[in-house]
Amino acid sequence: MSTINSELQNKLKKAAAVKAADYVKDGMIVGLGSGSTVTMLVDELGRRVQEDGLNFTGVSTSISTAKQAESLGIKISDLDSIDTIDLTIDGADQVDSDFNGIKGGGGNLFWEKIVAANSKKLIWIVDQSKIVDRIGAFPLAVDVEPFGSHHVLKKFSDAGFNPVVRTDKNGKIFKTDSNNIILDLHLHKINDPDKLSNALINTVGVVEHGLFLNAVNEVVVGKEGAPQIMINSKAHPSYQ
Ligand SMILES: O=C(CO)[C@H](O)[C@H](O)COP(=O)(O)O
Repeated sequence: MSTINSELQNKLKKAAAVKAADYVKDGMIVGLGSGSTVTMLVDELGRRVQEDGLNFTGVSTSISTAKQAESLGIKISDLDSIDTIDLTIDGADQVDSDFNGIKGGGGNLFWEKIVAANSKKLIWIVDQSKIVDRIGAFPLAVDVEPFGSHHVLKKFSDAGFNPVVRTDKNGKIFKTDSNNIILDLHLHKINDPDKLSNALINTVGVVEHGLFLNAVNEVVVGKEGAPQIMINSKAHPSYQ
């Protein structure tokens, strides 16, 4: 992962977010992801709703995105009230050249995966520092049911996954919007993402994990100069 300063990173995130806003057209049902890059996207979409009369309905992957969108005049619908989502735009923590990604830096991976699994198209918005040869340097978030979670932690430790219970800025155990906990796996590199994905999801107590393998259709990458679009013509998400 190349390192860039946070000012440049935010500029590149914003450029990707503004570019991705062009994908949203009148009448669409649009999945709205979570995280700082999506916050910039929602700001831009809110501006287009208010100034240009853009008319679409959002389905949110988190309580915070829903609140932000509604405060900007974007209509938000419940996932169970709609048939299918035309397009979901979300952030990501790392993406490799096989379009394998890590998500969950903000802890919303479970709802993000549900929304992605019910979308016709998935787009990620990232800055250039997140494009890597091999995923794994970013800690992999695993959403875990609190009941019996000590045993899941032990199993992950025994497997050499270096799990850490995520805490919030006050040092309290972080809780997801579903009231689950997050174990961050410090793996450094992931040699076989499919094998790891199967091992994690087959561990009783694991609700979901942050590996999104070959699931994304397009990645809008904020780069110095102009955003670049990576197209995955062979997307085939394992979770559908
Ligand atoms: O997966 C996510 C939240 O669960 C985010 O989309 C991901 O962490 C990227 O966040 P940011 O845009 O703040 O860098």
